[in-house]
Amino acid sequence: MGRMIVSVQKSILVGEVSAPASKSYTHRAVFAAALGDGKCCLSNCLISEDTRSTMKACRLFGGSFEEISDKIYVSGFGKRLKVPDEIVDVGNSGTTLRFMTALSALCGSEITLLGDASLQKRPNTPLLETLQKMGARAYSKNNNGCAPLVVEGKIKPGIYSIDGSVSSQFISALLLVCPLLDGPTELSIHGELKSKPYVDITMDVAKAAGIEILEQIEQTDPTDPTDPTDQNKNSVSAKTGGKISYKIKGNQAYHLENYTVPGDFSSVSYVLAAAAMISGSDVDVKNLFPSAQGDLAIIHILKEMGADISWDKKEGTVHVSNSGKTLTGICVDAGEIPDLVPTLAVLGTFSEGRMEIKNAGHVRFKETDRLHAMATELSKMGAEIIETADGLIISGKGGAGLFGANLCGWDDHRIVMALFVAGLMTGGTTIDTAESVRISYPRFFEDMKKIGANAIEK
Ligand SMILES: O=C(O)C1=C[C@@H](OP(=O)(O)O)[C@@H](O)[C@H](O)C1
Ligand SMILES: C=C(OP(=O)(O)O)C(=O)O
Repeated sequence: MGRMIVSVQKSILVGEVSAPASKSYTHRAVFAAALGDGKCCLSNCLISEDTRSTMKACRLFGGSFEEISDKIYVSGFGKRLKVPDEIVDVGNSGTTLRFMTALSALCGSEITLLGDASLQKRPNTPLLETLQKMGARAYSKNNNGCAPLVVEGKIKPGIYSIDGSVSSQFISALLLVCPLLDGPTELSIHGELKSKPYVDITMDVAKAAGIEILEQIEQTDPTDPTDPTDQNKNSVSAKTGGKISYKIKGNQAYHLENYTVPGDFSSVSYVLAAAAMISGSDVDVKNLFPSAQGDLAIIHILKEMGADISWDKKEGTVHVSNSGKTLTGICVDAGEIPDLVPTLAVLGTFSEGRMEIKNAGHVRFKETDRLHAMATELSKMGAEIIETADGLIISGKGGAGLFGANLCGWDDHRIVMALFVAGLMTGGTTIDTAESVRISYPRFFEDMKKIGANAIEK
């Protein structure tokens, strides 16, 4: 795929757009269908580079997939796992790498997993260490915790513990494969479990496939974990207090027949944020029904910042408009919503007052160090933005003194899409590596132009 630069001018957004399907749900639905031994039809799927990486990897283990528009017809391998006869190359997808690493530990033979240059910098040590404790050989070829990874030998059921503070994908990966072991497994989490809603998405899809996993949370924190907004403190905190563990019965089988993937709240955060900030905008986003996604917090966050936004959950429509107001900066705990951080950084930059994003250290372990990337790029537009160890502090100027610039997209889909929103505010902006939107939202520029974004891709 060739390189792309997108140039973007000031624009007013009006109209209707349909949310793309959830990347996280699609990965899991594909994986759960592959782990079943029947046929399955997945509807409203996200067909993107990352979800294709999961299909490609599952093919090497014996699954077959046929894409027809937004449907995927799957023939699973169930318990008859094939040993891949080549290196499992998962491209840019962290989710795929973690899921396939755990799957490899069911095979017994030596399997090597590889990713692109970005993925070769992302950590896997907690997963490798846990697979070792479970009885497999699992190591990083370069001894740095990063891909290429090698897995050999089979894991056994039992009682284990894993560090949850680096990535929830390690936990999701184990929860998905442990039901196939020949006895019960208990997995307790030590360290603060980051990105917990993604484990909830895993549980949601596993449940739809008939898999039983019991979550136990020993409450130590009296605050209500179901309400992510805390109006009194003018902050949004989605942290779940308490010690978490999962009990997984053994000898289970996946049965997913027909499954419909919900819309993606991370992907629509760019559309919603832009329409909430740009005076004169009025946008409806369809295909947004309730699901386990933590990133639906974008609606609460925008509301708290003063946006005119409402969600008709029955209709699956979010309506957002701006009749001339400037949003206000708030404090957001991003522990559970890492993928919203680039969007939040842009929101803070163009709002009035102080915006703080905290508890986001794990956002440095994504396709790129997203805290550093956003601080670097938004500074080029005149933003006053400070990078802390685990967050960002932005002195919002309500848009005053900010200007268009030639920006780097860091080969990272979420950086590109967030900076595109910034470009809609300033005009006169270009962003390179714009082709990376193919990872999670291939129709991003098309959808944005459909509702009025003035942009040209070259
Ligand atoms: O499991 C998933 O689908 C994901 C989990 C999150 O990662 P971490 O758990 O590594 O924070 C998120 O950032 C990523 O985009 C998708
Ligand atoms: C980090 C992401 O995905 P993954 O971890 O699957 O690469 C993302 O989509 O922002």
